[in-house]
Amino acid sequence: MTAALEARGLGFSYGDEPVWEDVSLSLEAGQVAFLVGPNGAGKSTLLRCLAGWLAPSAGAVLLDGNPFGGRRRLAPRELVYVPDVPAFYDDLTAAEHISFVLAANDARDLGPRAEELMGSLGLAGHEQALPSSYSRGMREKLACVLALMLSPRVVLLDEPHGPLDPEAARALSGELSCAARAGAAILLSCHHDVPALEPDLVVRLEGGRLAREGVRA
Ligand SMILES: Nc1ncnc2c1ncn2[C@@H]1O[C@H](COP(=O)(O)OP(=O)(O)OP(=O)(O)O)[C@@H](O)[C@H]1O
Repeated sequence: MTAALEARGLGFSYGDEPVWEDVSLSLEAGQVAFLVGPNGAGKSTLLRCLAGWLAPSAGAVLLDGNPFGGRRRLAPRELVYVPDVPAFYDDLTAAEHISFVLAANDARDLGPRAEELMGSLGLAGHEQALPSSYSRGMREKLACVLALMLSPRVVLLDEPHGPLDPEAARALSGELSCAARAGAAILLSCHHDVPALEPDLVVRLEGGRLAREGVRA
């Protein structure tokens, strides 16, 4: 089966300083993978490379078997990425962010799904506020709504559970499980156990290398 997301022999350096080398990873549709490793191991850097935000110094990223780099425009719903610090427009409300992203992805029919996600992640009633007035956890939730409402095929998230309260963390896990059952390949970084989400695979980045840890008990 062709992998939904594949990294082949990736390397990355900031200047002359390599962060990691020879990173290979393969994720099929419907699989959930956790990316773990100590602070500074390069998890965010790897997610940025997989998302096309940074160009790797070696290797290739493939989506559904097709080479992907920052210069190739993604097809709607091909891949979404929730970075460690999600950014928003200063002068658009949460509802306007949703409308804008749906329109940009030619997915206006997914408005009800966005509304459902706002409810399940605890943002119902906050649609007309500016994300700049949100708490950190609320901004993380909105970023997850904007990503998941598109029913994407590949989902990359940088420590999405970190700023969430336990109830919201379980709700996010439920939505991620639901996305995986619908066929999404999901890679998320984490430091601690993630509530209510069982990964199919755990990969550890440490000492400049990525190793498969297997499935958590
Ligand atoms: N813009 C940058 N310029 C230079 N070095 C950077 C830059 N961003 C990150 N680094 C370095 O790259 C290494 C990996 O950082 P990265 O943020 O990817 O790690 P991480 O595993 O996500 O860490 P954490 O668990 O703390 O979030 C670190 O040594 C960091 O100092």
